[in-house]
Amino acid sequence: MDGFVLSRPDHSVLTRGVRRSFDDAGAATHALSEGSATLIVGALPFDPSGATALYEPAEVTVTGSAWRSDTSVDLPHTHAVREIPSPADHLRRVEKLVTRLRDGDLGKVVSARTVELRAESPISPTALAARMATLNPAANTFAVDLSAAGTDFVGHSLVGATPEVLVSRRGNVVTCRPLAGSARRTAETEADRVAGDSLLSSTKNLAEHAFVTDWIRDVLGPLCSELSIPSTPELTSTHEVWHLASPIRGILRDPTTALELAIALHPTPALCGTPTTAALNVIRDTEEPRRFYGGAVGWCNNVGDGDWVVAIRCAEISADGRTAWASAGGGIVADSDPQDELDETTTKLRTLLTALGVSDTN
Ligand SMILES: C=C(O[C@@H]1C=C(C(=O)O)C=C[C@H]1O)C(=O)O
Repeated sequence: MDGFVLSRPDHSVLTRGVRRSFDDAGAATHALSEGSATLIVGALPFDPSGATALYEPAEVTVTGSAWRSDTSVDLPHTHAVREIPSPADHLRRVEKLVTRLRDGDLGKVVSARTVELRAESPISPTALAARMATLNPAANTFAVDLSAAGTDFVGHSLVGATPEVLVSRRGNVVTCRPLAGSARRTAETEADRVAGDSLLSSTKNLAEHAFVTDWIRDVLGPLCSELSIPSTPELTSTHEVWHLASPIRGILRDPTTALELAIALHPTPALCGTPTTAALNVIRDTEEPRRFYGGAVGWCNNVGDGDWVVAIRCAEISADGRTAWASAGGGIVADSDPQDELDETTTKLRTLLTALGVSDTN
């Protein structure tokens, strides 16, 4: 795809064309600080050792409202062809993780799985993003070309509608809104409310969430003169799931840019685990590479302001547009129930599958 879309409920950043691309976040940060680029957009991979897909765009449009696509392209008939790993294997993997977590050397590890989809004709990343923006108006919808990350990614794109904001910076104000702790929503209003209320009082989910706020405190604390992190999270929801969310706000001591903040915060325990390096190693050893799923998508300008959202509820689309890989995961702790965790990934996958008209795979 040509261009980049990040549509948030109250503004959007759209770009076309590429002046320069960066497979390394340090080079992009340098281009901003030396003044040779005025804006960087793109994606950071899940694994911080991987190549980035960052760009200095040729043309930029910023709007004061969510993006509304002016083209209407139909999405092709699409169906699931493969699950990586199979649901049974994911279940076994989570069971093993729970045993390991009970041994106590790790606090939390996020475990994810992928559904491979085949389309009858090419999926247009922009059309899919437009559909996702319409279906999920409260989410942050994105579409980003991954070509800059190297030969494995040429022509691939990442499209999704995420409820999670990694970090935003406006002047010296930094905000984050991590999510961790989830419960499936139901169609029946009273049962749905009960599901939300019990999430809010679930010791297991509150512990899962606290790993994330503790990490953000550790990273942002030294960079901020003031930092406000609520002592208990609030409830938020997508169509499919309830989540625990923490609105965090800080005042930066020094002019750290939004891109630098994103690099420092990523990967949070919402997508990786605790302790970070040990959890990352478990994910490297047990999963297929996540590529850009679980990474971050966003923009940063030469003043240092920007937004980076967490790349979840998304799919990578192949260069020919006929294959898509949708991924979803969930935080595993010592008292996680493996079947509930598998069901949670199935529920989270629905954000992407519904947009492509694919029904549940299990
Ligand atoms: C990993 C995903 O979601 C993350 C994990 C969550 C959890 O474990 O409860 C909640 C929101 C996200 O931070 C995903 O959607 O794929």
